[in-house]
Amino acid sequence: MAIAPLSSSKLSASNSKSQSCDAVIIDGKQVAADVIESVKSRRAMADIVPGLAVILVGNNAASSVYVRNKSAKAEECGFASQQFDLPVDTSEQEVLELINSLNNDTNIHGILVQLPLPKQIDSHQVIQSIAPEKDVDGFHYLNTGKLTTGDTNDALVPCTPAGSIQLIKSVMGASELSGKHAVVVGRSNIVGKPMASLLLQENCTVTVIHSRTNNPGEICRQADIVVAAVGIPNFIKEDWIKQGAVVIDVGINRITTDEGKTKLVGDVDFENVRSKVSAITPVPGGVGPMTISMLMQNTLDAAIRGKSLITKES
Ligand SMILES: Nc1nc2c(c(=O)[nH]1)N[C@@H](CN(C=O)c1ccc(C(=O)N[C@@H](CCC(=O)O)C(=O)O)cc1)CN2
Repeated sequence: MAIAPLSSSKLSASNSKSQSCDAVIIDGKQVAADVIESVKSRRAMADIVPGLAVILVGNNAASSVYVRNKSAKAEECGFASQQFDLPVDTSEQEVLELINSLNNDTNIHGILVQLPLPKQIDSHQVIQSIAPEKDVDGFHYLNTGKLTTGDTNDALVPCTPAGSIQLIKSVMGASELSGKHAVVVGRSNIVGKPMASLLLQENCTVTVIHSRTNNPGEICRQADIVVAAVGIPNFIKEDWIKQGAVVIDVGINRITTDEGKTKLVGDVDFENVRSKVSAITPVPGGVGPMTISMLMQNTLDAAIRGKSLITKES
């Protein structure tokens, strides 16, 4: 798999079907590994042990794997990780009490609650109860507000959109990004909305399309950059994509093949779209691995900020 900066001529190619590009398949695993190496060396230089608390409620199989991977990656980075596995019938009050105690624990710099939560728990209440400076998922109002207003110096930015921007930057320089038309497909609080804010900050012209958008294909076809985050397997077809576009696929959908096997696919019809684009992320191995790397980066940033606050106060 190649990771290479693209020339602007490739990215501004016209919407002609006859043109075919040799698409760069963006290697998310490699970019994610580079982020981890940087986290490890910054942590060693700062001489701190960031504390990460990961809360899992219930036994959703995919969530259990993600949480295990987060804890393992934290240990690999030299963090102290604490994992809280709570039974599926845990009440909202019990989760709030645990978060309250972690908010007051000076050894903990990052707290995250794995989503989705069981239906008796209001995820909104839970997320807003996390101290904003420890909200390493970047979902608290204070962090989303900072991101939306462009005050990102000390904001914690949601991991998947932050990772997606990094992947875009692995094939496009900042000056190339500026002025591009980016279309975000999906308007979730976790991906679509923060993604739009990050792209705006890169001086893109941003359109968010969603389930109620009229003529979504027509809008998507105008995009230089497409970020797909709808959660519908192979939703984005070849005729929605402009020749030479950069396509970031955030979808992680488990489907059963005709042979009865389970397979992971994205929101983009990868096999048919890849011949048309200048760069595209695969699923698996694209955005997914970036999510955990950016979480480690956020946790380290939170710990470094926490340490400098303590130093200033003392
Ligand atoms: N509190 C949070 N909950 C959830 C988040 C989040 O950022 N914070 N995001 C997703 C799940 N997620 C992390 O939590 C996550 C998803 C996917 C991957 C990943 O590495 N995917 C691999 C494939 C792995 C597989 O086989 O399932 C890939 O795409 O290559 C990492 C993290 C929802 N919940």
